[in-house]
Amino acid sequence: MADTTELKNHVSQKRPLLAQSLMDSSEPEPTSRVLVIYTGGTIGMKTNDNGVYEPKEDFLVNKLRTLPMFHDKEYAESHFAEDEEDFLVMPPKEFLGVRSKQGHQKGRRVMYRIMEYKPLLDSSNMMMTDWGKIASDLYDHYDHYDGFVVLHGTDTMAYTASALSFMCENLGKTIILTGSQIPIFEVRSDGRDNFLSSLIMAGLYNIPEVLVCFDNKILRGNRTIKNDAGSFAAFISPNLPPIATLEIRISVDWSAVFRAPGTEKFRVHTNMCQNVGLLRMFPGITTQTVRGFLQPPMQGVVLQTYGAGNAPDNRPDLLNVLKEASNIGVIIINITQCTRGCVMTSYATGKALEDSGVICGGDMTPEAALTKLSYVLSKETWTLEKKRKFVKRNLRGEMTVVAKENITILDFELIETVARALSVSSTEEVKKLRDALYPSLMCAAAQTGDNQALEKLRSLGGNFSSHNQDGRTALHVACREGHVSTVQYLLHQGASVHVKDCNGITPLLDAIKGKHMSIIRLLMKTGAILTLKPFVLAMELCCAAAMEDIETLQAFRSAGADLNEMDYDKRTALHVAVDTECKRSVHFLLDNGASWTLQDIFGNTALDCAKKRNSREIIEMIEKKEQEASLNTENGT
Ligand SMILES: NC(=O)C[C@H](N)C(=O)O
Repeated sequence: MADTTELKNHVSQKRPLLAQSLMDSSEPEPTSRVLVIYTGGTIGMKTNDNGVYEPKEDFLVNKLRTLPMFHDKEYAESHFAEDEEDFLVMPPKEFLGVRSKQGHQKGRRVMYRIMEYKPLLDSSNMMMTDWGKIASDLYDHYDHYDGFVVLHGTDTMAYTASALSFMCENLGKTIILTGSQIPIFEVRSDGRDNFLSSLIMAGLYNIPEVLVCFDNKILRGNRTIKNDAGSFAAFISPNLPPIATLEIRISVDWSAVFRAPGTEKFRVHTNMCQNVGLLRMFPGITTQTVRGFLQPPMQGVVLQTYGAGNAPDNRPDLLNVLKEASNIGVIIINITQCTRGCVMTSYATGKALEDSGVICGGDMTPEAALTKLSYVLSKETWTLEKKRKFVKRNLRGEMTVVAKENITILDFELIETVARALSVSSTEEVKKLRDALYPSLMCAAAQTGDNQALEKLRSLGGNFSSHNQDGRTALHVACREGHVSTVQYLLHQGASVHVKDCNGITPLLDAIKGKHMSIIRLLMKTGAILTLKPFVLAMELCCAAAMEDIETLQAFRSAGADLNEMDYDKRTALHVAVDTECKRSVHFLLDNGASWTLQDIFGNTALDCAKKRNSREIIEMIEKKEQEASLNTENGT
């Protein structure tokens, strides 16, 4: 064993060395490793002797090594270890143009290795087995790389991206598919930007999804469609905004990023079911065509219908064929032929399909619907029921989850948790969920007069005009509960005093019911008006008069109510107050302009009623008012 002097020497020699190595600027900077799986496509093609584009072996990687924007030769020579020789390295961060404020892994060099497939394929030649090969390679190299880029032809890129999104289970790293419309080494090419952007995103950002990078946008792969054969903006994502945009700044919509729930490890599912198909409806499609299409071994069909998911409901022949197929276990998904929008069952023609066992595919693209079917159907251990259930479910952010409007929740902190639990995966969905939850949350906050909570909800995008399932807004509730400062706050934020709930109740009526005078005044000042029908108002007044509820009479009065309003029998509150001998009501009504001369349908005035009842005190009160009135007339006041 070493003696103490030896140990001391060892420590004194080692310590400064260790400290030095941590601080030495000549040490390699941290790196991100990206694996580029090069499958083919225009991006790496060359014109052949016949003057047409063709992929060429080893052409891409050798050429890239000569381009400084793709490979920092000097750095590679001085820094790469022996086993890193086949890597390329991007220029230092100062030259990458990454200016986003957050989210990326700062200061990393992006190293990448290109794994070239043999043969390289035009993507039109790809098969489902090629998706399996890509998925397997992703799995095999998953632990050794930070991110992945798949160079791919554009023609079937949306299919591959959709398929990979399902095949990659519990994905935790970025996978980006890209390609180009013009080969990367032509003078004009979209390939350089697309590839460089993909390397940067895959190397520096953790967006654990299968994405497509094209034309300075990062789109969720299973939402994409190749939409333009000739444009650099070849892909669209019609039902979901880009996850990220690469402009002067790189902006990532982090709230839209889909994250696999759970704690399971990454794995891939490679044996996709090939017995699937796309069937596009057209007017006059024959039953034989549909029947033929649905014949075994067909296991799953994506039915592209009209508009919001409609097919003829006057064709029992057709519907029967679909029903028969569904009954024997063929899974049929209904998606729209429209590029944008989703399938709903708001038309009888759409409902008829649903009744035939066809599953609503929401806003899935044809590519996503087809590959989802292929994925789900290949799960051999799943029952048919489970497969149908999973087809309906949002598995990888491929469809928009519409939150049910009547969700209620009491805890403000739960919104994000709920969003996660529902696999909410896009800004659109989060907005929908928020719209469903916020009104209830705002009403709950208003109930307790919690202005801070209201302000928090507002800052998170809450809209004070939104109402809960009973049509009630935060203002209704605050008015009913009598929280003056909350009402003030809400009015200040533009909450409407005119909105009516499902029962036609306005915030003003709520304040009257709650007998909150200062709130009534505040609402009146803001332009609120009493919206009750005259006879309904009269009945309210009569009731209050009969119950000697002076506060309610006062509240109505402050809200501008005419105290002489008549009910069905043309009776006023004063008639009722007299007949019920509620002296305080009579007093209040007389003091506030109630007329003792109005006749009901029986020809009686309030004074007549008092005389009939021989209510002396009341007669006196009325007569006193009569005298005051005649004096005032004489004095001209
Ligand atoms: N732009 C392209 O990549 C088109 C090519 N035909 C392909 O899909 O491989």
